[in-house]
Amino acid sequence: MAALVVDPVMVSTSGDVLAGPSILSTFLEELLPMADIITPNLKEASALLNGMQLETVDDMRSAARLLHNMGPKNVLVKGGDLPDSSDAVDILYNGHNFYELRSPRIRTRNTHGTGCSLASSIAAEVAKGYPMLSAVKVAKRFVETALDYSKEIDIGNGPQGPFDHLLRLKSHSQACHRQQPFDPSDLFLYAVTDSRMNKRWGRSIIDAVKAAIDGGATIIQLREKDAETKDFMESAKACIRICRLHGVPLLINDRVDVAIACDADGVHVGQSDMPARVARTLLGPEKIIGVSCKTPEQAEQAWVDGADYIGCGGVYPTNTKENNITVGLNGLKTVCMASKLPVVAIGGIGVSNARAVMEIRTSNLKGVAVVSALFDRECVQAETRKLHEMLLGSNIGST
Ligand SMILES: Cc1ncc(COP(=O)(O)OP(=O)(O)O)c(N)n1
Ligand SMILES: Cc1ncsc1CCOP(=O)(O)O
Repeated sequence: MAALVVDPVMVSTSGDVLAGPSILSTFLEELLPMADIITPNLKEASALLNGMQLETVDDMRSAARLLHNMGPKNVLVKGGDLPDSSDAVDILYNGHNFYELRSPRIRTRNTHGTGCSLASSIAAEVAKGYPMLSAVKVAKRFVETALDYSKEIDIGNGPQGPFDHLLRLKSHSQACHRQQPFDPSDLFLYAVTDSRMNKRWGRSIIDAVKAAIDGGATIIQLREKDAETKDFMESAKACIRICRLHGVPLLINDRVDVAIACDADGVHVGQSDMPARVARTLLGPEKIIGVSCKTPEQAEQAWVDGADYIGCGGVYPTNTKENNITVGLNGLKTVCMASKLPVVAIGGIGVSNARAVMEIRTSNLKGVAVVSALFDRECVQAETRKLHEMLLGSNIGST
């Protein structure tokens, strides 16, 4: 698949004007309408929009919408220069949804070439067949990792130094092990694997995870109730490699030991598993911890214990978990309203009822966690894609 990625290199991050007004009409009339994505920084977005002031994230969203009206399929407004922001915030807009992509700001003078590298990396990911959102996430992670890796390099006397594209070759393990802070929007479409279902359909856990990611899953949990520890660890390590390549976090169900041994992104624990407080002590502050909660009291305790999110359910009856008492939409709403943590709904959820779940419209309900509607099916990728599109279409919880 080919992609036209246009980085409108007009004003560098250091403020140098690289292309004057004479080229503006060519950008506006010829390049933008053909582009799959354009990736302006704030100054370039402003130049393309007749000098529009861009000082806040809301301004960036307005700019993305206006630029989208000029023809490109996607717009990524890069907010690296945004004043008063401790994070680096970029806004991706595809004409339907806004995605606010945040990452910690890396303080370094070695930023020369980051915009071109981001654009090239997006083009490479799209050429590999990945959807635009995944391509942008992976490209951002690559650039952030390279920036962090090369922040101490001391070359040249100019205001900007170069950053080091070769980090993957030089420090493969460092590149693969960098932990991103937890982003609650990752709970949007939470794919939870099931070893019995994979066996029934004759697929490996690795193929199941790949298919779910290709279909748009935004976070993965390995819930392998029957697996031997050694086999579980081997598959988990392979799945983690795949997830890292796509910028998708991978959590392990119940088994804090396996999560630590494999350097997974975190764990999901239930009320009868290792308490989240103990898991936090073992895993440290960076890893993601989710806790199953059916009541406001449990949600409060999860927050006190240092969890990052809660999984609430079963919302609807399910055959996937035995003797699981359902809480219904009312129970889900009650827990969401009480919870100080982001919530993902679970239990009997699929394409036919996910919209009803998200329509309870509490701001901390961030998505749905799904087992059988994705994995007890012949084509995991198609089912995941259907649910992803349905959730995006319902336009709830996607920003
Ligand atoms: C996201 C999410 N929410 C809830 C659960 C259920 O976890 P638990 O209560 O530990 O039950 P088992 O999954 O272990 O049967 C979950 N796994 N994920
Ligand atoms: C693990 C779990 N916890 C509460 S309900 C449930 C099962 C969810 O599976 P499904 O999506 O197939 O209903």
